[in-house]
Amino acid sequence: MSNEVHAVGDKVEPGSVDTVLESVAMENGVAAKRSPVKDLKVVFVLGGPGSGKGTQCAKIVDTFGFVHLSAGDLLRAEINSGNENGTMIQNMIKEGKIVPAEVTVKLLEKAMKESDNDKFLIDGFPRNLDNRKCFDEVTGIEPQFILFFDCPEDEMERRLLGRNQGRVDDNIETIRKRFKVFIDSSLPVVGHYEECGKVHKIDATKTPSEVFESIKPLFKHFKQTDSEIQVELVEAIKNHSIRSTPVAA
Ligand SMILES: Nc1ncnc2c1ncn2[C@@H]1O[C@H](COP(=O)(O)OP(=O)(O)OP(=O)(O)O)[C@@H](O)[C@H]1O
Ligand SMILES: Nc1ccn([C@@H]2O[C@H](COP(=O)(O)O)[C@@H](O)[C@H]2O)c(=O)n1
Repeated sequence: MSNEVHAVGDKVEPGSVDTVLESVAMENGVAAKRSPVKDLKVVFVLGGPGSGKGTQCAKIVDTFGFVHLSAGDLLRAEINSGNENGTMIQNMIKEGKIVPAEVTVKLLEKAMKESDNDKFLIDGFPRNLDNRKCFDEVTGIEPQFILFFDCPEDEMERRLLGRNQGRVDDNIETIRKRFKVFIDSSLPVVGHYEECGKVHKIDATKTPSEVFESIKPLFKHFKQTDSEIQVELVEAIKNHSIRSTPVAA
């Protein structure tokens, strides 16, 4: 995925910087270059089952233009796709166990490659140290920071039992297994990133709006103003013109 070229004809948002770059590039008969994978901005979203990760990711997407990649959702989609790994994934999810890292990282990598965006919220990942290592080896991406939702088990249990989305793992038996996996396997990942000074711990017991208010300041930096987008665009066009100017003989 490194030094990936954004081929003319790839899906781009109308009016986005990509669209304008694309037309400049097309006029000059070249394909616009995309950032290498290491330039992608990734925020890992962690927290116990039911702590509210998905709920807050939806709000961050709306306000700050990130793409939400839920590792759990990608795995569930894989079950429904009829892929050869489907049965194995389904059994692991029913048991609250963690799917082998190569499977999940491959799905995340594919989703990032297929996106035109460069900002990703990766929710429910890395779930264990193996997830973290595999992601690092495959993508080389170092996360910007880790958003960690802190919530007591009794509150998470209440939320999961009331979720009502027909998930095979939202039953008391699997919920208890998921809590144990969270403590044994996921908290060490949080510990790793704490040592790197990258964890922002959020009190997830408040209302969804209150929780969102407490995380907003962390993302302000990612919201480009119109004038910042314009400056970036002018720079990109200038750089492109310089590169395209033929050297006088
Ligand atoms: N702050 C909150 N207060 C009360 N209920 C909440 C809050 N945030 C989310 N919920 C509700 O709790 C349930 C679980 O939330 P959500 O799906 O966002 O959690 P999650 O951390 O993504 O869970 P999982 O890891 O199992 O996917 C949902 O029914 C959601 O509406
Ligand atoms: N990195 C991951 C993420 C999830 N799983 C499996 O999916 C289940 C549901 O995950 P949610 O994030 O949607 O709660 C989880 O219990 C695991 O079985 C995984 O293996 N690896």
